[in-house]
Amino acid sequence: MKLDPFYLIVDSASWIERLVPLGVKLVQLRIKDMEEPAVRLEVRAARTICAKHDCQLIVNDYWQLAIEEGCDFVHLGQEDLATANLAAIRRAGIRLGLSTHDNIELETALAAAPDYIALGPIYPTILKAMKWAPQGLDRIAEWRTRVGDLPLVAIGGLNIERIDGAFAHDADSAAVVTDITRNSDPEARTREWIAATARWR
Ligand SMILES: Cc1ncc(COP(=O)(O)OP(=O)(O)O)c(N)n1
Ligand SMILES: Cc1ncsc1CCOP(=O)(O)O
Ligand SMILES: [Mg+2]
Repeated sequence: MKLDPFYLIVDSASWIERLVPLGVKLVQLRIKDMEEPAVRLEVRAARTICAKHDCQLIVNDYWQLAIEEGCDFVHLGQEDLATANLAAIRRAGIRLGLSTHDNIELETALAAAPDYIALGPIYPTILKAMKWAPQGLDRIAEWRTRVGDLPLVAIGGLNIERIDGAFAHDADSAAVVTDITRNSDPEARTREWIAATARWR
């Protein structure tokens, strides 16, 4: 499986409606602090937009909802993984991405046979408080030797200026939140990301 090198992460279907039509091919819906019925509506809306624009949708955290709504990709962290029913996810034919932040988490993740591994935070992030120090670029190369051909996603503090470093250290895809959603012109920044990742596509 090949992931698009530009992995956009947003927290609403309205962001997806704004940015996916610009040519985004891989997007994660990462919703926090919302009641499940409302999340379900967001997932449905996101699915419709992504289907129309041939964009791969990844649902963060809400694996049961992803099964019920017929989504085909979920992303889980290690805490999510501890409570998720992996067999049910697999039975539903859903692909799985997993977060890793250290060696033990990588071993746990690999044992779950995911469809990709994410490593973060590569650089400091302002999105959420994290107990891990920034991993740095060399850690991406180290992860590459550990994951083999499994797609590897770099995440955390990435911006246009930093993505070539991530790819040069063998990431397959660069995930981003704030460099786009907190930009003064998110649409223009999205176009810049699409162009800047073109040679890795
Ligand atoms: C691509 C990608 N990588 C890492 C994460 C983080 O997942 P998790 O550790 O479960 O934390 P939350 O995002 O759920 O707060 C991610 N969502 N996507
Ligand atoms: C959810 C998550 N997991 C590791 S870093 C991160 C945040 C990424 O956001 P940003 O691209 O704004 O640093
Ligand atoms: Mg999670």
